Amino acid sequence: MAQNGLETNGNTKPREAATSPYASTDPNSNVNNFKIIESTLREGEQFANAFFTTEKKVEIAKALDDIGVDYLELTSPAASEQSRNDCTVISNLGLKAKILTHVRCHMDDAKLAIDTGVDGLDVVIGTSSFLREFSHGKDMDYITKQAIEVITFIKSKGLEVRFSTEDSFRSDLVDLLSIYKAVDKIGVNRVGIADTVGCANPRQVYELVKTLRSVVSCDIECHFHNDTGCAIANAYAALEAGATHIDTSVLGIGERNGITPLGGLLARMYTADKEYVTKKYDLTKIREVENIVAEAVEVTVPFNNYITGYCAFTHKAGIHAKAILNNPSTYEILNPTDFGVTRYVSIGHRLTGWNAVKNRIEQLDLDLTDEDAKAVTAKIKQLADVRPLSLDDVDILLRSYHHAKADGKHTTLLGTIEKPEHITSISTEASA
Ligand SMILES: CC(=O)SCCNC(=O)CCNC(=O)[C@H](O)C(C)(C)COP(=O)(O)OP(=O)(O)OC[C@H]1O[C@@H](n2cnc3c(N)ncnc32)[C@H](O)[C@@H]1OP(=O)(O)O
Ligand SMILES: O=C(O)CCC(=O)C(=O)O
Ligand SMILES: [Zn+2]
Repeated sequence: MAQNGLETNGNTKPREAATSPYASTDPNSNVNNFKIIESTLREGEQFANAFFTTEKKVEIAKALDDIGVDYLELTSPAASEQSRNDCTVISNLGLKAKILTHVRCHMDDAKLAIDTGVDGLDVVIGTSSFLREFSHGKDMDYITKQAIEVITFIKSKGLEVRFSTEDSFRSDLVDLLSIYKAVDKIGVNRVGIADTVGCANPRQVYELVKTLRSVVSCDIECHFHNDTGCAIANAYAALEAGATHIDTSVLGIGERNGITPLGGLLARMYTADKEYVTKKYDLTKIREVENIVAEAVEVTVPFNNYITGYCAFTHKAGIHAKAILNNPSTYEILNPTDFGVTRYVSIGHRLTGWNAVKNRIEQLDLDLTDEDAKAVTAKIKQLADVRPLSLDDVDILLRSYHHAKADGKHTTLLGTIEKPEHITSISTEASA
């Protein structure tokens, strides 16, 4: 849908210094020191519509690297010949991001992965009773032995290794802590918690990560599915409790309705520590990678998407518009300029106010008073009760009023406009 509002990025008073009132006070908190494991090329490939050619994977990998994500996680080389080849191709691109691939907790998968040239392996195995019974059928003793064997092997090859329990939030806490302790003891680089079915809430996440933080000394990665809408909040709670790495995907694509979206996480973290986020990540590149991925998986970027949704920075109601035009911080926690996007103030509707209309009068450099602005605003509201007006419609009305005022006919002019269609005819007359 096309925007029909005023672009105001360069037209508002300066913002206040961005000191967040929401800074975390938790001693373990990593909200100002975290890493992103970008999994569009692994979890994202599990999205129903995803089919990435090698060329598309390379394009996505480069676009993510340009943003500055810390890691790229790729589909297991065990999945297919092309998947194996893609791991090699992306590992050889010379990107700044470290390249990981995701493997089952199995020696065959680990051996295959090491030969691709990746920097590290993300090893996973289910620990909930559901997965132990219905997926791989192994008990905790077997899983622990297998994990130790696989991790030791990967470390012996000099690669980074993470060990994660799938379905962590439906796993027994004692089982979880025991296996994490065992792998921490043998020098795993990270342990991972995965909310595989999206059942966890932020309090549960906080508690589990805080407990784990007191048990292991290695880094803690977290992976959150969004089935019940908590994926970003859970990621934030995890960082507050001491997690160090968060998994994301572009637009949140993944198995079912996906995981923590990259853009949404960055918006959340910017709010917590703007300096850390803006120095480390190029936020102006989010839109580009979202467009690449949206096109590749044949979806549109949602209207209410974080940062890049078409109305993410559109202000409409008169009360909002007036304040925004005075100081954008009144109704914006994110500065669109930092994300390379544009703010709009929408004025052609029944919720508009004279302050917003006056701002447009100033932009058009028309010689009209506050009383004139109020009179035209009343007319806009009357017309917009029939249908919304485009910015062009509003401009035509303002210019016509301005011309008519020179002839002393402006009051008559407003009286003659009865229906929105007439605005267009005024346009013809005015420009004739
Ligand atoms: C929650 C997640 O998203 S985890 C990541 C999911 N990613 C993928 O599944 C990657 C794509 N997958 C694939 O290409 C295939 O499933 C493969 C190549 C991994 C395995 O294919 P297949 O050998 O045909 O097995 P299939 O997919 O039917 O079943 C999974 C097998 O892995 C075993 N398994 C499942 N999870 C694990 C695990 N974490 N660690 C070790 N083994 C596991 C199962 O027991 C089953 O073994 P089986 O062959 O003895 O029955
Ligand atoms: O490897 C992990 O930590 C997560 C695997 C996964 O995608 C999930 O459990 O949803
Ligand atoms: Zn997942």
